[in-house]
Amino acid sequence: MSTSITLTRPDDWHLHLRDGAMLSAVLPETARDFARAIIMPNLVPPVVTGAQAAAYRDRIMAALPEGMAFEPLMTLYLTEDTDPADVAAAHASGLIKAVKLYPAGATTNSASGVRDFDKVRGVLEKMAEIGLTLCVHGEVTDNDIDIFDREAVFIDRVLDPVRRATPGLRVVMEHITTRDGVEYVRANDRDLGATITTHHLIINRNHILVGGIKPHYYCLPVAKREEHRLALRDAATSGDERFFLGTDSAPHTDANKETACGCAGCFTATNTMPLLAHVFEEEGALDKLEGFASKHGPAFYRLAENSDTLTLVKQNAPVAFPAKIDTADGPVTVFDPGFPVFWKTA
Ligand SMILES: NC(=O)N[C@@H](CC(=O)O)C(=O)O
Ligand SMILES: [Zn+2]
Ligand SMILES: [Zn+2]
Repeated sequence: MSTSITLTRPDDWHLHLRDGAMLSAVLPETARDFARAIIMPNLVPPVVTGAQAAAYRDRIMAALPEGMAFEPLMTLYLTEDTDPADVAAAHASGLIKAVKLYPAGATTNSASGVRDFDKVRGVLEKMAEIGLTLCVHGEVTDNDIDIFDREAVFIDRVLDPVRRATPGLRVVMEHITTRDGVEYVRANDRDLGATITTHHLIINRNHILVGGIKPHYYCLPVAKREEHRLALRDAATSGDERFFLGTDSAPHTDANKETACGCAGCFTATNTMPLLAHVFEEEGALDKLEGFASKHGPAFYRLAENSDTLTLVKQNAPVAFPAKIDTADGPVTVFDPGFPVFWKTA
């Protein structure tokens, strides 16, 4: 006996595709299941200007295998020198769908991010005026703030003041990891949404640390206590339109993960939809998966839903997903949930 569900084809509202050989290797993993994705701009050097975003978009399309359809939704990396007029022009031409805010030093390739929020006030005001979304990596970087508290402190010290100072600014809190993030979104009924990753619905901080350190479960924001994972599951499966899928699939080679100072990021592009089917079924909420993965994101970004579909089928035996994908830079480990998964895409 097999069960199947057919969804409007999903989109990924937070994705790292990188560049060069890594881009070529990971792009098909996303394009197989997803129609579109918000493409994170944290390359080295970052994608700061409209011209750089256009060139990156062309490199992505050139890397797409024949016969695959995929639309990259481009973003600009906000710096203290970003020109509001360049942002407005890139938005008006349809090239970009969002601007990404990285607090300087918060995560992978964020050195060019923002230190002084007063310096980006003009850009944020322009974005509020034209209705362009700000995607936020929501963690403070102060040395005296515990890494497990950095999201909650960011909401109080940075996000809420910035939103109050810029009425009408549309914000997505990216990859929320805490009950505090869920509650902040629920307490605001306009201009605020949040992405939730696949892996933060599955792991808590014990998975990273108990029984030996697991570098492939290390990402930023770092997974928190179990109560927070449960709050994320509740938000994702609630049907609340303000929460939608952003996988934050973030490939790093095994050599860069399995080392004394390992990179942050989980690579989930390959098996995200089967893992989500497992999680939503476990929560008795398979009927909410389409909203989370395929409908709430387009609604927030004011884009049409995809017109084609994706079917997931439940097998009788566990599905064997590849443990790694090969890239010219070396292997990249695929996120292993640590339990058998019976769902696969048709
Ligand atoms: N999530 C991560 O742990 N890493 C991301 C950056 C980010 O999204 O913060 C990356 O680019 O590797
Ligand atoms: Zn981030
Ligand atoms: Zn990310």
